[in-house]
Amino acid sequence: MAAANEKSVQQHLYFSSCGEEDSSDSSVEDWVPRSVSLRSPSSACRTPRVQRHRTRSNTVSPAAPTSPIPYAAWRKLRLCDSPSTPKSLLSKSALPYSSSKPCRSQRVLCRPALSAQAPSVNVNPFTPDTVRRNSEHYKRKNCRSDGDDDDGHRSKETQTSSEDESYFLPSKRPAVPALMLSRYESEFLELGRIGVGEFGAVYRCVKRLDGCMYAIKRLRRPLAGSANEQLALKEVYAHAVLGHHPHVVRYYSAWAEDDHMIIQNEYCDGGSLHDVITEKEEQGEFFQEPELRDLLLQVSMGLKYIHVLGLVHLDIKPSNIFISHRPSSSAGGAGDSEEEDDGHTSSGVVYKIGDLGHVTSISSPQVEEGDSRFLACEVLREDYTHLPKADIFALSLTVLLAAGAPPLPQNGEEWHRLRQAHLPSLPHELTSALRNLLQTMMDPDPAVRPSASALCRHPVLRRERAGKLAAQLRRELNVEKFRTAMLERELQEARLAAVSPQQPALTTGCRTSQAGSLPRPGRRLVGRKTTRSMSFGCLGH
Ligand SMILES: Nc1ncnc2c1ncn2[C@@H]1O[C@H](COP(=O)(O)OP(=O)(O)OP(=O)(O)O)[C@@H](O)[C@H]1O
Ligand SMILES: [Mg+2]
Repeated sequence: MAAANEKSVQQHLYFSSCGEEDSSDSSVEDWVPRSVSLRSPSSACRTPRVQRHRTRSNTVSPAAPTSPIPYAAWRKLRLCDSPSTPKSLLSKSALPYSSSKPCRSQRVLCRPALSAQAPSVNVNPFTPDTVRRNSEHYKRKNCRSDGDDDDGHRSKETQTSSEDESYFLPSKRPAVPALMLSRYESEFLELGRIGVGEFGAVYRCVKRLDGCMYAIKRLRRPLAGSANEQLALKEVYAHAVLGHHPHVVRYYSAWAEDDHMIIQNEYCDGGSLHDVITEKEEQGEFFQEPELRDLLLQVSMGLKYIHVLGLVHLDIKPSNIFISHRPSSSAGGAGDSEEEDDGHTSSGVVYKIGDLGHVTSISSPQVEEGDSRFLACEVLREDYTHLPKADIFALSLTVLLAAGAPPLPQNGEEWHRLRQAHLPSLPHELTSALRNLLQTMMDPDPAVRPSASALCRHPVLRRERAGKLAAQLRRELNVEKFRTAMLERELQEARLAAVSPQQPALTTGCRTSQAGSLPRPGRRLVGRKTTRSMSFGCLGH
């Protein structure tokens, strides 16, 4: 019986290799290279000289570009951590809130169609969404029990509490069945394809063990012995070296499977900037100037981090900038200077640089041109003396697209005009300050373009953020001042009470007020007969 079950699970889990799960995926899951490549519309572009993206395999030396990790070591390369559990996953889990005690199988998430066969997925109780969901549930429950004395209702609450607890209880079943499956299949549950690139596809997956969502990039081309192996490795090398930054897509793990490369990255729930621009365009909307400044600042921070580590991205464009609507779990420790942030933005949108397939080192570049629409002229001329400024050039065009610029040319006269820093026409005029900044970022002389570091400090971009920061600090200062004043007042009361313990008003006051707590409104505890003199007025107000 057990053997039969195991067999059925195995049979199901081999579906992916057989291309049976999703017919729309079969073209991507067919790991044999195809003459007609599958690409997103945004990436369907040729450089003025060659087809873009990893086609110039011969020019790439087998030497590791950013970190000398041998092939064997790369197979073992694995850095695990847990981001957050997405709400969508939880809502899809369809865990029933029945009044009956949930059975054990209800404590784990399964895609309904797979639940009978596939290995289960755990729910991570510590991720923000799960905690929020549970606390909301508890709040609702408390509200109901506060205002409703109905016995029947109460008995229902008692029953559901066991369900609530079950969310926090670890599942007693084995986290991952010990089946000899491919790592991808045994460790991840594939929820859907979220993107198709030139060399592979990206899938939204939940890791069965930690219950968190990841973006898994599967590169189609065979690796062993091929020149493309080095190109694929380039992305892994870059990710591994770049570590954690709130504005760079986080890397967790990479491994080889069936002669193919799989990269496990942070899942960005807002998709790509390209998706958002397209959606807005369809509704006749564009990014407003504050949003553009925010975008420019955030991506500049990511670029600064990459550049400081001696690397360049070389494929900055909207489809390689991802959006997260939750703060990065890797935010801590990233800010090393006053202009860095922690990934928590006032807009609630965090932009992250992804797709590191073109990353190379500044000092010994092995340049593989990115998308020609975003390519700086000097890179086309093979002048690599100011490589980081090529990223700055591409970033300016990226922001202009978000501002509503028409699609960029791949070559021709208009292509050259842009490289002469002629800005494209925009549906809404930008302020001259931002306009000038974007123009400088496109200067034909790369040396004139601001560095990512300079952009992070630029007053045009910092102004708004500095204003918000000042307001926030002022608010916090007010609270602290108020709290200090309250403590001083209570200290004063305590002193007075010690001096004349017989005074009933003061002793009562001391007994009833706790340190740091607020007095009853309208009641003065000290100096009731004197004119009020204490002021909590704050600077700036
Ligand atoms: N971490 C992620 N979170 C969310 N979506 C992602 C993530 N990574 C990739 N995607 C989606 O998959 C698409 C392709 O990913 P990526 O750019 O990494 O692959 P690629 O093969 O280099 O593609 P291209 O050739 O178009 O640059 C993205 O445009 C995006 O829509
Ligand atoms: Mg890409």
